[in-house]
Amino acid sequence: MQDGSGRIVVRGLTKNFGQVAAVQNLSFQVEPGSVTGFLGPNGAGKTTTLRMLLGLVNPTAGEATINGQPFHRLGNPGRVVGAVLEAQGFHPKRSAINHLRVYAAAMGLPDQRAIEVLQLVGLAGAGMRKAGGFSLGMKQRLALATALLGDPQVLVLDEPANGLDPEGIAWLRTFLKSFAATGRTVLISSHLLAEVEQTIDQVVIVSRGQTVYYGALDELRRSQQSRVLVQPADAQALAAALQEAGITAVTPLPDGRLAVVDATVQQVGDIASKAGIALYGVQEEQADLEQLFFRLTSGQWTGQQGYAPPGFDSGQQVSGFGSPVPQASPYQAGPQAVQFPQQQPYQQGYPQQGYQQQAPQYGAYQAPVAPQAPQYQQPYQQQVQQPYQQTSPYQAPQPTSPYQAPVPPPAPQAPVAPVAPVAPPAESQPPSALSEEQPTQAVAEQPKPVEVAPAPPPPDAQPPTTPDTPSGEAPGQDSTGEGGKA
Ligand SMILES: Nc1ncnc2c1ncn2[C@@H]1O[C@H](COP(=O)(O)OP(=O)(O)OP(=O)(O)O)[C@@H](O)[C@H]1O
Repeated sequence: MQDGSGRIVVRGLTKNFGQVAAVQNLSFQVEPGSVTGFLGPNGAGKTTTLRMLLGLVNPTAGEATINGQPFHRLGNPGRVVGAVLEAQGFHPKRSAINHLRVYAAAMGLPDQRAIEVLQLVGLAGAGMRKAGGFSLGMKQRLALATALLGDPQVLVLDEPANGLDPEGIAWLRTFLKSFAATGRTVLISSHLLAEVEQTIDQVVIVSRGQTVYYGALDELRRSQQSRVLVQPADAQALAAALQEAGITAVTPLPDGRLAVVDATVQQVGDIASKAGIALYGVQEEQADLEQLFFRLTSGQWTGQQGYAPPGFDSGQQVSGFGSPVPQASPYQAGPQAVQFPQQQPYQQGYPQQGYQQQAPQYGAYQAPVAPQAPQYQQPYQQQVQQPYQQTSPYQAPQPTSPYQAPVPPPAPQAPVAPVAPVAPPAESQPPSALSEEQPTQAVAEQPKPVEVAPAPPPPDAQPPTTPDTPSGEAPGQDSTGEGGKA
């Protein structure tokens, strides 16, 4: 029984491909009403996790649920989840509008819905063009349009900003925020924090298949305090003076400076002056979120956690501290960075504070911003702006009942209903292309979302009158769900 919450819950999710531990005991929760970034470097296990969430790969252990149910138990998945794992595989000779009509028909939706979603993503002016001639950014928009067909409660997008120009990224950001502001759930993956930093509220950071941070992005930001870097004539004397004044978070740096947390430039200057210690330079350094992300995901963070700082006087180097870190930033406590024994190392408090096992809080969520009309091309802009603002279901938040199905649900035994963009037309889907544990019949009734697969030869240029039968795997991927990404 679905709980209707729109919540995604991942618990102890693990996937091994032979010797490759792609995902290891991953746990996190994605709440409705916010945009959650699923971040990690290449090969971190993001896509594998999303594929497990969408029922395309069977977990080795653990589970992933949407509305309290695994994907294959969602009654009408296309109405619950819209997903884009890859903006590929559109029939090259089929027009964008006909592509959408095929999927709309498969989901039991009227043709009008195809027009609406084209407008939503700013492709109204390109509806008659063949998808094969689309740029990567246009394909991203078309894939998103397909995902939106069923007016889903949950949107799952794998690297959605790929191929989008800066304007497209800005548009996507606004769109996703407004979508989430209606009380829906958005989970987007990326390997670049900077790419999604302004879009997301919550963040799940994975590295080597494991969660390294899970919580509010603001919390992560706050964990990276600014600090004062000071070059004293006598570092030890200044450290002692600071300590006497109650400022204990002081870290000596390899270049002889001290890094001081929880103090202003003025405080440090005053204390030095009172103690008669000359200063040759004082500056405040702001935290760098991107750098923190790099450290978290490059695995050096785990190396630092067990760090027992040597005594300041000894100047000892710690062996086995972790791989060398770039010297560019003094934030990075590499092997040379020693700590006063009784003091708190600069970053040590972070993992305990920042890593949140419980569901994040969403109180700070901002009111929705009406999406700007896509600026994709001049013709699109003109044609899209008006209908978009009038017809978008994502403009006004509806906290009490956010999910408004745009059309009556299809008959229970409709032979289709793929999760929008990931279910290719029937003619491209062999019955074997199903998930590992679903018998053919069961999957036909509860189709699996898959990456948009390269479509087969076009049946015709007109929208089909009979819904396609979707299946679960794109060509080139094995039917056991073990296939990698195309
Ligand atoms: N079908 C497969 N067979 C074997 N190994 C696989 C398969 N699919 C994924 N992997 C491996 O699992 C690990 C995680 O891959 P995954 O594609 O989930 O990472 P990702 O975080 O999405 O990376 P990217 O950002 O590059 O898309 C990688 O080491 C990858 O090689």
